[in-house]
Amino acid sequence: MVSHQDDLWTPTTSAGRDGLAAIVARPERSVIAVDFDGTLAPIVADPEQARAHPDAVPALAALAPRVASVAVITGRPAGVAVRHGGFAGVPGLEHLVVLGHYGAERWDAVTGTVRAPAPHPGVAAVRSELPGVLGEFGLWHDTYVEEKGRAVAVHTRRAGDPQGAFETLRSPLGALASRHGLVVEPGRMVLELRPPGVDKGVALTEYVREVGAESVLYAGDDLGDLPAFAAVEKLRLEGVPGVLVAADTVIAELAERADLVLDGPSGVVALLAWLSQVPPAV
Ligand SMILES: O=P(O)(O)OC[C@H]1O[C@H](O[C@H]2O[C@H](CO)[C@@H](O)[C@H](O)[C@H]2O)[C@H](O)[C@@H](O)[C@@H]1O
Repeated sequence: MVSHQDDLWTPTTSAGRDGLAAIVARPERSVIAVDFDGTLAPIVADPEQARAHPDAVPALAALAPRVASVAVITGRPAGVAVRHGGFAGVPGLEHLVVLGHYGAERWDAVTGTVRAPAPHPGVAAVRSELPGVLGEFGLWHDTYVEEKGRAVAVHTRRAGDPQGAFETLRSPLGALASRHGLVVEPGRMVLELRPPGVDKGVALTEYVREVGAESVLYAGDDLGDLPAFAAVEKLRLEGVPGVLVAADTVIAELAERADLVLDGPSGVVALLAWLSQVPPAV
């Protein structure tokens, strides 16, 4: 794991070193994309209390003018990420893009508005059946249901046995989701019932193409970030160098596939701050 005290960030893979070299050589052609919860914002028990690390906005604001684009790609509704991140009205972040709901929603700092598709009808149906399903397993009081508008998330972090509750609910919530045309997105002690058809990999690939970027860095910490990792791996094969950053080691598959493994949001923020200052030709 790389300590955020380090002043030189060396990916452990040659693909990652190539990616970082490309970003450092021509930052103005790079997309820097980061997840929110667990990557920019420390994980907390109550999702409503999650906030960006205090150094996150200054680091992003210093970096954004140097690169083609900075984007936040999150499972949160875009507006919630903007609020919890404190991203609106920040000098330096005038062109920030937040892709919410795994890319289904988009907030642009330039307009200050969220673009979103019509809600999926399955979400309302799932919402009304959810108390019954959670009650059936004796987990209505032990879980926290996060109302996300276009999705519903069942959190087990505050249950007596968080992992046990997660495992117990995974299959029944999968069945409930599929009865109504939704899918279950598993995450860190959360099972989210959401519309299919978009993921962070699709969102990142489309955004890199839209910007015409020649290199990309993606940082994430959760299962929902795996499609974005796969997207960077595919972009590399197409000649777009990239760096994969795991914010921590909690999700083993993410850490194993990463070029850099950090020590949580403080490490991610330190990397972003370093990128905003590193001279070309390192
Ligand atoms: O894509 P992300 O930005 O990582 O969002 C994924 C989910 O993150 C949130 O849940 C996680 O963070 C919570 C606050 O720290 C924590 O309590 C929970 O256990 C984590 O799973 C968020 O609440 C979900 O809506 C997001 O889908």
